[in-house]
Amino acid sequence: MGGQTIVAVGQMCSTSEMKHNLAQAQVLVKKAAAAGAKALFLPEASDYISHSPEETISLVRSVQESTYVQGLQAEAKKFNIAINAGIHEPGDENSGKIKNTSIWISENGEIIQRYQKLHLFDMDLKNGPRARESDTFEEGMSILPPFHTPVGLVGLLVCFDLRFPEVPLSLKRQGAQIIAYPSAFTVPTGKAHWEILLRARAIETQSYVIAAAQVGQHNENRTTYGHSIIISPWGDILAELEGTFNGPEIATAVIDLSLVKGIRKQVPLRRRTDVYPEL
Ligand SMILES: O=C(O)CNC(=O)[C@H](CS)NC(=O)CCC(=O)C(=O)O
Repeated sequence: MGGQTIVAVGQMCSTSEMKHNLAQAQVLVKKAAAAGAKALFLPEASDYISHSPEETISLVRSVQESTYVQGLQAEAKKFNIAINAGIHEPGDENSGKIKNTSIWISENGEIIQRYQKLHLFDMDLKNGPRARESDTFEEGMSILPPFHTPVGLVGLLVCFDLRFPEVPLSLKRQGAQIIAYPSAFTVPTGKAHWEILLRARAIETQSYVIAAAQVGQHNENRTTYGHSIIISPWGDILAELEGTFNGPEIATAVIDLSLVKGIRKQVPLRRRTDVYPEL
């Protein structure tokens, strides 16, 4: 714990072929380990991005039965690297829906944390893409408290969650030093909002923000923005990937937890909870 460590964000283009997606993730793990990273962050829905809601539901497996998740666990253990990944999980009984989950796999290959996306992405953009995530997914009901990892205290969120500052502020209050947003952003909303929102989340929480993203054309009706990014607690962009897919790629940055401490000390953000409620 503590000191300086290297982290990697991995960018990939998942399809409905889970085997193909695991192969991409394996390339990313190898690259991250070679770069000396202690943790690799993979995008939302890294296990698969399908053609339709029906296919998304039909492909879902429990983590015990997912060959993708099993494969990631084996890689984590083999390369002694922690992995955060966005995946799909079966929903609660009778919900008829599935979960949009972010898991933390320890460097021993064990799934030690699981977070279910709180905010679902429903959008109907004029002349743009439409999304009805809530038709297929059930929403999470709780904030996962930050937990210790070899790179610091991590808080897990997912993609569209990044539009809601309340949650990372709560995670910061609970001690988080790093906030992870595995994502699969649309191109138009990515162009308009991706970088500015993520930098704002880093600046206002005085935490590292790590957002691994899906990129490129997944199928005939799905393209994502890419631009996986690592941002410092001061808001600097430490590493960023492209918006086009040329094979699985990583970007790395040094996490220096003394910087988190230093910035919080130099610029104390004392909230006026006497005037407005603590969220
Ligand atoms: O569908 C899956 O299998 C995985 N889930 C996603 O890709 C989700 C829901 S469609 N994407 C987002 O939340 C993008 C948010 C976004 O683009 C924004 O906030 O502007």
